[in-house]
Amino acid sequence: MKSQRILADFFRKTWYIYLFSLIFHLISNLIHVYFPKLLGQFTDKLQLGELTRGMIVDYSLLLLLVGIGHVLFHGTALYLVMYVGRKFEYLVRGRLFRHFTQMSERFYSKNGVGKLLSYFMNDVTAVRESISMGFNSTANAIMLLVAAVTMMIVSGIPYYLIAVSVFPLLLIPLIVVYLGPIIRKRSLEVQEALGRMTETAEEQFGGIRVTKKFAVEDIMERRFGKTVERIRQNQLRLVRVSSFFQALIPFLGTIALITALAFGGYLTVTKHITLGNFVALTLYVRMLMNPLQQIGNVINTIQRSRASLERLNELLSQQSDIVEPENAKSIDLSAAGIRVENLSFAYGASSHQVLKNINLHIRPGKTLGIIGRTGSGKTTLMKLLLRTYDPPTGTIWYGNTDVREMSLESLRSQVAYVPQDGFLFSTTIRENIAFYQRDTEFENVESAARQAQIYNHIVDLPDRFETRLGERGLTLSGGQRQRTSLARGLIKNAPVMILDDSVSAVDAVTEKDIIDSIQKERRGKTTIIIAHRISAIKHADEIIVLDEGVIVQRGTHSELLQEQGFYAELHAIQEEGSQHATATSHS
Ligand SMILES: Nc1ncnc2c1ncn2[C@@H]1O[C@H](COP(=O)(O)OP(=O)(O)OP(=O)(O)O)[C@@H](O)[C@H]1O
Repeated sequence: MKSQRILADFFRKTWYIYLFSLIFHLISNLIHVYFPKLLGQFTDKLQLGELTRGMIVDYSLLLLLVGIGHVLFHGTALYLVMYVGRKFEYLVRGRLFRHFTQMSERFYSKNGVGKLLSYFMNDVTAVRESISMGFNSTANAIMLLVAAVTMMIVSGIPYYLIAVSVFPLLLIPLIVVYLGPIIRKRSLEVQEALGRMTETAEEQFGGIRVTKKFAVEDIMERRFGKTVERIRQNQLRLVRVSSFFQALIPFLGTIALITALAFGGYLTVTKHITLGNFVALTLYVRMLMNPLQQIGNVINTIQRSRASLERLNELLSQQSDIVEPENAKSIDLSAAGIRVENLSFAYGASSHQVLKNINLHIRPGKTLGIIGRTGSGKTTLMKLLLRTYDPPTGTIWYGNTDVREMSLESLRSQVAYVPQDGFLFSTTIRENIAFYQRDTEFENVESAARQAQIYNHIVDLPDRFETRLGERGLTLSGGQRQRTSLARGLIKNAPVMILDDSVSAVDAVTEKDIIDSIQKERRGKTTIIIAHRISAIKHADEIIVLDEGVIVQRGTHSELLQEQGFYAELHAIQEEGSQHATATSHS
């Protein structure tokens, strides 16, 4: 069955620890069940007037030994099981993380960060509880039950009295079979609602600045309130059935105790059993009550964790839709041209075609400029070149190799992609720039910062390149972030570089400096520049204009200016804008 896979792998690695824990549990319980027996013997001797001072000391020492032995072995068994529980968390979280890093962009666009976090936190913890504390309580209770019943028989308590006193406890499995699936189903609903809440919280905290600027805190609060309310309702549904279940188990224990008292008391008065056996019987039944109550909790926990285990296994069984062939090729991209042939693409079967019949050829070392209205498919084309989404076979070629035949490592290590909203990590500026290769020479970091026109700003900061960014550090402006992210791409000095609207947030003068330095540094290396401003791409060897997924114009800057069309119109508007800006600044 699917839901046993993570556990099967785990038990294969840790079975011997469980075995040791079981052995210690067995020893601790064998010692523990001597307690009522010794007290029973003590009572009988007391009643018959055979008890001497020496015997009182002996019995006290024996009981002390029983107590110490039980605590030592029980404690060790408990420690071992807690240890494997933490090991489980460690291993599964590592496995989940590796799995997440292999998943494609399509997976992340379907699953929000909050949902993924809830797998890490809630689900892993739920399973850990059941394989550590759950195992511990079950092993302890079963062994205690067997040891106690055996000891009662050995002590000469009649079978029928044991059977009647223990009978109510045999109803537990029946209740479990009936209520277990209901608890499991409701707990799956709770886990899913928790996942949705984490997702909503993550999104709302992420967008808190927008919320505040639009002063819509009330709306967001109501929306979040609804999510929390759904959790409350689901949890109440679960609590109703699980509290009933948890209360029923000790109640059965109480019935067992009452039966032992009533029936055992009657048999003692009628001299069928000794007073010592009566004391031992009631102590045994009392001794069994706590572990049985724990079994109730454990079964509850196990039912809940089965739901989490199913979610985890389901997640881990999902495969990335981007798969490398077995004999994936490594290609040297510095000598390979890029060809796009009759490429049409839609994100899903039901969505519209984002790219239609694209044909392109970028010779090695040349620069391609791409311009077009927003939503025209520019970024999508880049995602396909990087194979973050799969293009149809035979549509994208590096040299003579289909991108789908290439090893992803070879492809992505040789392409530097700089997106518009480059994410920066909460670490130093230096580490953000040297992200691709942390141990690179400091001079390279400085040089990349100079090329991206961010150097002067960084050296003005108190800790210069060691300044921390992010949550507890400095926050950069949009343009500064963009240039830091650009430096991160430039330092890679990759054979192919893609700038996806990467200078959109900088002023026109800085943009010119950046483009000049890119032109100089990337001479002889393939570069693709996507921009909304003509000034950023006019030096390109070829420029294409995309409109609704179709290449509607192509040529050099001067060729395109000769044609009637989007490019010339845009040029006129942007020229007019910049002349107006210059005139205003002079006046
Ligand atoms: N992950 C996705 N799933 C489904 N549709 C998508 C996805 N990403 C983009 N699209 C759609 O594909 C179309 C092209 O988007 P794309 O991001 O490629 O445009 P773009 O030209 O880069 O736009 P911009 O200039 O605004 O960055 C849009 O209609 C967009 O809604």
